[in-house]
Amino acid sequence: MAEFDYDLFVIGAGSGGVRASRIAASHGAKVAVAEEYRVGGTCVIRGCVPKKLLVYASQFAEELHDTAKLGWTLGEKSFDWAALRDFVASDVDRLERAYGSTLANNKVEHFAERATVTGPNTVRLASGREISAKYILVAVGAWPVMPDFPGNELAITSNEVFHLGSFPKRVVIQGAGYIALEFAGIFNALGAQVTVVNRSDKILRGYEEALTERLLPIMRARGIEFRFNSPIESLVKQADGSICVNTKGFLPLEADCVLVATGRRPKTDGLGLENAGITLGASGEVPVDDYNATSCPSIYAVGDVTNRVQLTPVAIREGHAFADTVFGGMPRTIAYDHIPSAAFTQPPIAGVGLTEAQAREAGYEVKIYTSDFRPMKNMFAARAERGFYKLVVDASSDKVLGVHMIGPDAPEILQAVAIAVKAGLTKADFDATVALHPSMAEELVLMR
Ligand SMILES: Cc1cc2nc3c(=O)[nH]c(=O)nc-3n(C[C@H](O)[C@H](O)[C@H](O)COP(=O)(O)OP(=O)(O)OC[C@H]3O[C@@H](n4cnc5c(N)ncnc54)[C@H](O)[C@@H]3O)c2cc1C
Ligand SMILES: NC(=O)c1ccc[n+]([C@@H]2O[C@H](COP(=O)([O-])OP(=O)(O)OC[C@H]3O[C@@H](n4cnc5c(N)ncnc54)[C@H](O)[C@@H]3O)[C@@H](O)[C@H]2O)c1
Repeated sequence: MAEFDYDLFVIGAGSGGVRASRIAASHGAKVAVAEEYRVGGTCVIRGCVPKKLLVYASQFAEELHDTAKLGWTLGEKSFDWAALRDFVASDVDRLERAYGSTLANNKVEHFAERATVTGPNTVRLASGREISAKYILVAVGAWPVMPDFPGNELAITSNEVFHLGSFPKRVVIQGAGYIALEFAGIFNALGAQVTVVNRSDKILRGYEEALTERLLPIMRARGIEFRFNSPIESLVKQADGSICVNTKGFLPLEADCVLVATGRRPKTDGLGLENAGITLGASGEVPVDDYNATSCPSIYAVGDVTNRVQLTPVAIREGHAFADTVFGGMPRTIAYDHIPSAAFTQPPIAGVGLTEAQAREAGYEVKIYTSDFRPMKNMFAARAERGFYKLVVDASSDKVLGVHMIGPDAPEILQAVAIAVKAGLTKADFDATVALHPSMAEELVLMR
């Protein structure tokens, strides 16, 4: 009889957990995964994918407006939130089925229930069943943080925002990170009056400041109000059903929807890791080494729960590297130094490598190249918004240390140029590349 029920028991069927399960099974392991909500996890069910669909949908407001200038005559335009919401939900259902099939096709057993850790090699399912495994992978992701203020039960998080019963005319969003600013763009473009309230005066911390300084006035010009150094103090339900939002130092606001987007904390409460001798970090994260190993030799962790970089492609890579290391005989770590990222704001911003400030702090003598241009698309539409690209170059080696951009399609362009930065190409290599004209991306090889 086998010593354990499974070679691998994965807790959480999200980006990291599904990839790890599939690859471990392909290496010949007997694998099971427990998922307490829906297969696919945050990215597929209530994150990147439905968010991106809302971004696409909302951008049509601008595109439809622009068509008139380009000779098109359209009928009367109207927007139906329920139709968009239900379409997005049906696409999420489709993807959930696809992820379920991936597990089944790879012979990964799926338990549709919560699991907790009871020891170094044992888990307990919500149904009470005890299961043993040679290895346990913790891939439980993170959960929205809700700051403590009176009336916070009236606010929603990104978990609920995809399911709103009706389209809110007035939206207050707390936070100025990814989720806050992406949804500010979505609601604004779809016609809501949007106010962003933040505890500091920084937006999208970690991005190149030249980009965020460009983004802020554009968002304001598009009609989004910002209240800085002004976190929510309280929310009060009014007789007409609206919410009175009291923020520090300003007059109260009225809102139909208050979205709080103040970060995501590893979802380890009640997970039982202490039963395996694992001590959580200050933010509830599971501490791991470069190989995703915890202090307990039979337990590993990947993805948001480790609080390294909360991005889907990173969780997927960590899950894959774990499976190759433990079941494929190919010990692998992943590199965290050239992770491209984008905020799908309107316009979007994207970056890879070091910002100017980070490069200087790391001791580089840098050369900076910039391009400040008006995209052709905006020219046609008589929109004043300008794009901005910035290259951070090491003066001594000529290596491009970072590329940062704001403007239409910036994430699409950035993914391609990230290969060049990852490969360690020099500014001279960029200069030697012939421009592709007319495009916005050609600015990358024309900066002198
Ligand atoms: C609104 C939003 C937009 C985002 N947009 C982007 C984006 O554009 N690009 C990007 O790269 N990233 C984006 N992210 C981040 C991305 O979704 C996460 O980094 C990614 O999903 C992390 O993967 P994971 O496997 O660590 O966790 P998750 O995908 O969260 O999976 C964890 C799974 O574990 C399950 N679970 C938790 N506890 C238990 C338990 N005890 N038992 C059983 N199951 C359990 C959960 O239900 C969940 O399904 C976004 C996130 C949000 C919230
Ligand atoms: N496009 C993308 O790749 C994308 C999109 C959405 C989310 N994500 C991932 O999900 C994570 C979570 O997103 P997020 O927007 O919630 O977090 P975030 O870390 O991007 O932003 C958090 C914001 O909340 C503010 N804040 C934090 N604590 C607060 C408090 N107690 N009171 C008031 N304000 C507070 C911060 O100042 C910041 O502006 C991101 O860090 C990112 O890794 C990525």
